[in-house]
Amino acid sequence: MKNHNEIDPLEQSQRLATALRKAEALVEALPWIRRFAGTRMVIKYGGNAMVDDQLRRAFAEDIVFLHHAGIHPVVVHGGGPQINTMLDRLGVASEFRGGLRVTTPEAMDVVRMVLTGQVGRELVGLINEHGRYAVGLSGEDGRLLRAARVGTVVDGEPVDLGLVGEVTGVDPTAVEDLIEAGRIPVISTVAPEIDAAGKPTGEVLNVNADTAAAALAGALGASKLVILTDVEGLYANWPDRSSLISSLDAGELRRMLPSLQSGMIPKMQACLAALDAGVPRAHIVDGRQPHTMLLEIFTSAGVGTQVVPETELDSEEGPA
Ligand SMILES: Nc1ncnc2c1ncn2[C@@H]1O[C@H](COP(=O)(O)OP(=O)(O)O)[C@@H](O)[C@H]1O
Ligand SMILES: CC(=O)N[C@@H](CCC(=O)OP(=O)(O)O)C(=O)O
Repeated sequence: MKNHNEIDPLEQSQRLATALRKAEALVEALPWIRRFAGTRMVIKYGGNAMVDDQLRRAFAEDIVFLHHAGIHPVVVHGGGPQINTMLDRLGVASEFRGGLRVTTPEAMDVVRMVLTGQVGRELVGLINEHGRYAVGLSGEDGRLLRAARVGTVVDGEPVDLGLVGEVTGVDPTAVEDLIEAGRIPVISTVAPEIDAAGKPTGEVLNVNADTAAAALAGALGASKLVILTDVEGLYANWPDRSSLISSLDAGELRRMLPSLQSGMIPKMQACLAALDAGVPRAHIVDGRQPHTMLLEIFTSAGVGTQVVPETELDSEEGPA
């Protein structure tokens, strides 16, 4: 038997204060849990946020937490740095233009192998340490994603990106079947190329994971798109650390887009695409800190950047 009185009074009061803060956090989460229970949330996990084992485990815990809070999480993962490592090991050259990887047929084999066969498998394994929840699938499974080739424009010049696609259609049936069965889908973003006549060309395309997550969030009628990345959120004047934005609307973000650099471009375009597709909220949170996803979803102040539809920013948001 342990008696509270045997503990030093100072230590006891510190313990009580900590316990009270924990209770406050639980109570603060309640209205948000009530609001989002039964909805689907697309959580995009970026490769740069998977930097160590402890973080990946915390991510898996958070996903299982959402599931037990009655929310239906759908994980869409990236793996850019992991692809880079494998390309280096295999001596295959690759470069990014406008935030997207120029993807040769040789690089595409590596992208598919790493995303679906390595990063996806690992996340499925970590989530399933908690129970039989996660099932992995790629955009090729159950005709989940269709894609068409895209190029980009850098400094006014058109750039051919090779086997890079953007999502032109989503059939969410396979994901909905898994949700219905109480599972957590974990999705890698390679997608079959479908031509203008609607026929598969036989090629698979490399789709930026932010872009694919946005398309999935729209097709699933998600209540949120949450993007975990390697920065605290969106900065108004990057890299000025005092300019972190907690909330902005789609119009403000659209005006900021031309000033953004590197990986932030597809990320913020993805937030806008999700909102345009009817998703009420898109969030950018720092995946390098454990449990930021839960703080963003279940607290009023949040910790990252929230994007809301135009005209909504002025209205005080509550969880009702
Ligand atoms: N305005 C901005 N606010 C925050 N980060 C920015 C901004 N502009 C550029 N960045 C850069 O974008 C990076 C995030 O994109 P990226 O590295 O591609 O992430 P991920 O691998 O998660 O997709 C940040 O680490 C930062 O270096
Ligand atoms: C076309 C394109 O750039 N595809 C990305 C797909 C992976 C991804 O998006 O990973 P992160 O979320 O970790 O950045 C790539 O090849 O790196």
